[in-house]
Amino acid sequence: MILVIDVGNTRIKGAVFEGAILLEIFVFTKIELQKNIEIILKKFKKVSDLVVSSVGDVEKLSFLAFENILNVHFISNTDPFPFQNKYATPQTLGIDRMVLAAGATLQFPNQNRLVIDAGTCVTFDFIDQDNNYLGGAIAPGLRLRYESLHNYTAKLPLLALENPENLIGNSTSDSIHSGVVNGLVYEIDGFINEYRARYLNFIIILTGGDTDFLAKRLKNTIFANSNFLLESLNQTFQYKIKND
Ligand SMILES: Nc1ncnc2c1ncn2[C@@H]1O[C@H](COP(=O)(O)OP(=O)(O)OP(=O)(O)O)[C@@H](O)[C@H]1O
Ligand SMILES: CC(C)(CO)[C@@H](O)C(=O)NCCC(=O)O
Ligand SMILES: [K+]
Repeated sequence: MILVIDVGNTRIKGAVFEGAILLEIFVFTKIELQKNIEIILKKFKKVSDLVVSSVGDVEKLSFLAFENILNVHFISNTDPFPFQNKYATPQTLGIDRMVLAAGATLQFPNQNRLVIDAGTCVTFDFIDQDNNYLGGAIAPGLRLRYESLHNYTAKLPLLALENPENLIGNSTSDSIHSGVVNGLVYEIDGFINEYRARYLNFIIILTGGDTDFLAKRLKNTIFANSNFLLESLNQTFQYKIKND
């Protein structure tokens, strides 16, 4: 049994796997990290390995503290991955994007794949049918868009995510919701259309904290799976064991 942990920029997500079966998911913050790991280990006594992928600023020591009871593994870009990395700066590529690309490559063999992770940032990652990781895009996520409108202006309020009533926002809050939500939806659909102009066929996987909110608003057909990163982390680790 293994515990995988994804340290994002906003939240930390953990999942316990027995083989390929996801048993339970946990979401917590940096401050609650060690306490939450202890709670998980108390509940799942058969956990033998802890697998961490982090793009956040959590100390490695917080995980190494469990080394006396678990095998602790940090996924890094020096691990084996099931794709050829064509990024011009592979040493700066986010480990979450590499893990997503690994999951897409292993779960959807022999086809072009586009992974969209709608989290703190919205990332696009494209892996072609010959398993070349080509790169993609990094843009601000939904919450970040609301926050930056507020933080970098004098007059705009900080709003919570809401479905825009209208395309033509007729109040300040309607205008912000339309700009943020409709803006991101058109952006994602627009990106997908541009990829389509270059690649005839590809599958699209949508994941991240805003998966469910966005999935019902996108025009294109997608696989929506908010657990895709956690599942991919499990698969990346299994791949590492087999290929190290
Ligand atoms: N409880 C919550 N706290 C923060 N964001 C949330 C919450 N519930 C849903 N969200 C949405 O999830 C998005 C953040 O996604 P997520 O939690 O996947 O980010 P993350 O933990 O920073 O991961 P990553 O860095 O991999 O993107 C925000 O845009 C927000 O709208
Ligand atoms: C883009 C984020 C913040 C998304 O979590 C992360 O993947 C990251 O820090 N990436 C480093 C830059 C890059 O991927 O090229
Ligand atoms: K992300």
